[in-house]
Amino acid sequence: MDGLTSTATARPLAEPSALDHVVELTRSRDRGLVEESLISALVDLVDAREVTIWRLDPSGAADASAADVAQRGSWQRVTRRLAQTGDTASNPATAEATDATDAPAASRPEHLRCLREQVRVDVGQDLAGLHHVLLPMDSELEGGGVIELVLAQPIEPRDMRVATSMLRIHANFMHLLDYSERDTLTGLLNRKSFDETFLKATVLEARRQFAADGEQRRQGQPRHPYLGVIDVDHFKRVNDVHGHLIGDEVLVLVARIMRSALRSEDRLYRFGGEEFVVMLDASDDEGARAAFERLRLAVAAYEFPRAGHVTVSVGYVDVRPGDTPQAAFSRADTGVYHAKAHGRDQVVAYAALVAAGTVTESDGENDIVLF
Ligand SMILES: Nc1nc2c(ncn2[C@@H]2O[C@H](COP(=O)(O)OP(=O)(O)OP(=O)(O)O)[C@@H](O)[C@H]2O)c(=O)[nH]1
Repeated sequence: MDGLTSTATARPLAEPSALDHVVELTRSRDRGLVEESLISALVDLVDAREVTIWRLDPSGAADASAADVAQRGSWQRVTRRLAQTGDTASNPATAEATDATDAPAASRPEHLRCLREQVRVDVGQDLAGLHHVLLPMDSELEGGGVIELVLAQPIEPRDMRVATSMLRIHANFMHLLDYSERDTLTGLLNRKSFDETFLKATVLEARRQFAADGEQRRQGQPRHPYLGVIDVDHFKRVNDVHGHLIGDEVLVLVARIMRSALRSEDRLYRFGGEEFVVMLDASDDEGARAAFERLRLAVAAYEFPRAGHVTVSVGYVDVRPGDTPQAAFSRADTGVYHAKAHGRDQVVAYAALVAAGTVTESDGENDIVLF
């Protein structure tokens, strides 16, 4: 027994195995952490000098064709890790220190081919003699993209099999996450995943405010989280006149239009029925209003195939440190209530209602006093 114990403790610490990396990859539900685990696995298992995840930002168009994306879209470098330093930069602002974080889509034709055709592309050697290999990430996922491996030697067939297996495990895990976190009709994030994001936003905001007297103020305008509630106007009428199937089609299209009117880092949720929620960062109230107005106008301008024109009412609010999802939602919803009572198809800031004395705040609860 003693012998066994001493053998176990004397064993030298082994390099993490492929199985260890699989365990690590599937440990967290945070997509950023999952991605960092995938990159660590690739750096270790295929001995890559550098691993980068690239994503194609279609640049706004909801129904952009492949040609449009190639013309107007851009490659965004989301996460990158250098093997020598062990440095992971999942924040573009951090990565920017080393070199450009985005590039026009057409400037990287090999990356486009890898993503579109879902095939491995050997780019060849760069000026430093390093080999670049591109592997596709599942294009069905919101996070579909391209992984770029930089290696000192051409990749061995065995390492290639390991890398593609890790990517398949990553894709399967992301599909499982999607299944539990997404609304089945629109494909948007669902209410369940909202609380987690909201909590993160409030913690970050508290830290930001804490640091506001120092470094942050010198670095320019800090951004704050805002929450918007969006409700489709007279949606019951759409169902009554055209039937539920057309009603569903309107919801899917509204989701798509709003998604394309928002920036890629903004989070859009369907809370059920014809109600949607957006979490976004803006430098001030006016910046947030501009984003929500853009979204409202995009829906109002769209000609729906059967239902014609559809509008939305929006209420929004700044998220405060210590806020609960319910409290912030309820304040923004007061804005929606006001918009519905005043003609619909408009954006209402909760702060403006308070400033005008239309609503009062007492102990975090909203009392509507006047309409
Ligand atoms: N087609 C479809 N209809 C839904 C879905 N979920 C909820 N609804 C319907 O959405 C309608 C919402 O109606 P109301 O809450 O009265 O609101 P509204 O008609 O949009 O009126 P306002 O909000 O005052 O502008 C109801 O008829 C619901 O049955 C869904 O997933 N698909």
